[in-house]
Amino acid sequence: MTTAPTVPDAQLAGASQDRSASGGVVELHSVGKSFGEAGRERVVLRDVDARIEPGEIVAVIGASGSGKSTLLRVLGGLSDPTTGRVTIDGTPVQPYDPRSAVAFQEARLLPWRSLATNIALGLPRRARGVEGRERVARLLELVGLSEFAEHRPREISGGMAQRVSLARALARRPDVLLLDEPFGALDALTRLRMHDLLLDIHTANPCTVVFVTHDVDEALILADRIFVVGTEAAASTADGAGRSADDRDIAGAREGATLLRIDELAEPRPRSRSSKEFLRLRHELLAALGVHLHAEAGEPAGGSTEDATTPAR
Ligand SMILES: Nc1ncnc2c1ncn2[C@@H]1O[C@H](COP(=O)(O)OP(=O)(O)OP(=O)(O)O)[C@@H](O)[C@H]1O
Repeated sequence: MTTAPTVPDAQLAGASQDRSASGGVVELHSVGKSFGEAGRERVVLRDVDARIEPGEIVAVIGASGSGKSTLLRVLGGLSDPTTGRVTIDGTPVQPYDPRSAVAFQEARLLPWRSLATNIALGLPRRARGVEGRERVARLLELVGLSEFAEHRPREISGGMAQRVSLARALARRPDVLLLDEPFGALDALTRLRMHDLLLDIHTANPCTVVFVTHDVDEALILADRIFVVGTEAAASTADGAGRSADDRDIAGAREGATLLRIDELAEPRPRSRSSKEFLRLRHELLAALGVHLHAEAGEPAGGSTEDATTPAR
């Protein structure tokens, strides 16, 4: 495993200059999404309203199955909303919208292609050729993999593969970068390094970032705002009182998930895990997700990261 790359200041400055100052406003207007036949459909999302500012980093958290990935897919134009609409800079998101790029938990690299070629697959058609090769070289440098350009995916670690996946997403210079549990499959140390890399990348390419995570700490460390997705039925009985998990699931499936709360984080990123504000919000967010820790509010609760899908204790 290589160490996390540090992006040179000059590169940061140069890369930021060519970005539009206002691109990447994402707006969700009463977005809903259902699956299944009419009359027997399962409502997954309902009435999601939000505005995400250009250059903002938003984390989406929620219990397993609450609709986080569905929301991200709708934002990226990979799936149409059943109701409502999503716009980027005021115009509707199109299928596989060229203004956004998506990276997933698995790097999804072509095994028989070199890392450089895998990254080049993300280039817009018009940017192939010399310009494209130069952009790939810059991206390899940005993610600290220049010397591995000709390696195949089987010859690199999971963390390195995830860096290639990020570089491929950035190749199209997206206004909006959508990440579905980008670090979920990585070990804790690699994950910490990837946090720093994501912030470096964001400084170099200050696009709007929306990332889904199960890890409340990750959200608190990286995001400007945290969106908590879930059903009101589940939230109102998060402590399990009165209703069984099955009852909550049935009620949730009927009503669909929405934005239960939005938390704004004022301190600069990356945030310290030991700050009072961090610990207070961590406790609150976990409680909103139905995870009740033995430690009192404001006290660290043992492990360094807490999986938001951990069942209530
Ligand atoms: N294409 C589909 N067809 C039918 N149901 C779907 C489809 N995609 C998602 N769902 C359902 O929508 C619900 C939400 O799924 P989604 O993957 O968005 O949740 P999630 O919050 O990202 O879950 P996890 O945290 O476990 O990844 C689930 O019940 C899932 O089964």
